[in-house]
Amino acid sequence: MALVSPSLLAADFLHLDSEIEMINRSEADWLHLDVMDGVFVPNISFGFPVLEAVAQRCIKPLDVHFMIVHPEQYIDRTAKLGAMMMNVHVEACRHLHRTVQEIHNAGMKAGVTLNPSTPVSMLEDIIEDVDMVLIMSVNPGFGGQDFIENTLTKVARLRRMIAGSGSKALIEVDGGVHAGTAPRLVQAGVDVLVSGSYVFRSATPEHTIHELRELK
Ligand SMILES: O=C(CO)[C@H](O)[C@H](O)COP(=O)(O)O
Ligand SMILES: [Co+2]
Repeated sequence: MALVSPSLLAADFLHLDSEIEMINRSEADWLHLDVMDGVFVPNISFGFPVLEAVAQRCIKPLDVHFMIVHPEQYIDRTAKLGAMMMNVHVEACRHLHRTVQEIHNAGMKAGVTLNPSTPVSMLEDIIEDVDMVLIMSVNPGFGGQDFIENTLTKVARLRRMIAGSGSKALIEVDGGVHAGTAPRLVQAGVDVLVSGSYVFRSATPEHTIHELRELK
């Protein structure tokens, strides 16, 4: 069984209120929020005014995924939202260890995120200090993309790295997670599934979340 963190990126932005009410009623464990700056990734999503409105209404722990340069500049504002998890990209952080420390000092859990082409070995010297590793299974910037199959090899490699260290880091996978890919990810030992389009474009999103959580 894996936790489920639906990605709000695929929600109907004209009806965010009812989308968040759906998440609140559902069995979703967390809510995944994708922040994009048009620099680190070739797309712009939403920023703090939207995050603040969502945080006021959502009762689920917030799992914020920053796809931005200099995420360290936004640690205090993210903590003020009451966010549970702040995910920063390894590729965006010049001083990753310091950023992880600052996220912890601000009272949040620290997630480190890997692009599809970034090897798991980049984490060897920080794995014991992080609460979660977010493996991107698509190139970041857009929802609705096809799952990259090499993700399963990466998950297995990361599982071995975690087992061989004192780390208790969770493994989260994000991108192209649906009925065709989620069972294999759960089998491979993924702890948290992020799913955007598959959940929000479903005719019965609450049931879709329930089904993802039931996978063994
Ligand atoms: O970080 C992301 C994109 O960069 C999103 O969380 C991800 O793409 C989820 O969308 P989908 O489930 O539709 O692939
Ligand atoms: Co994401």
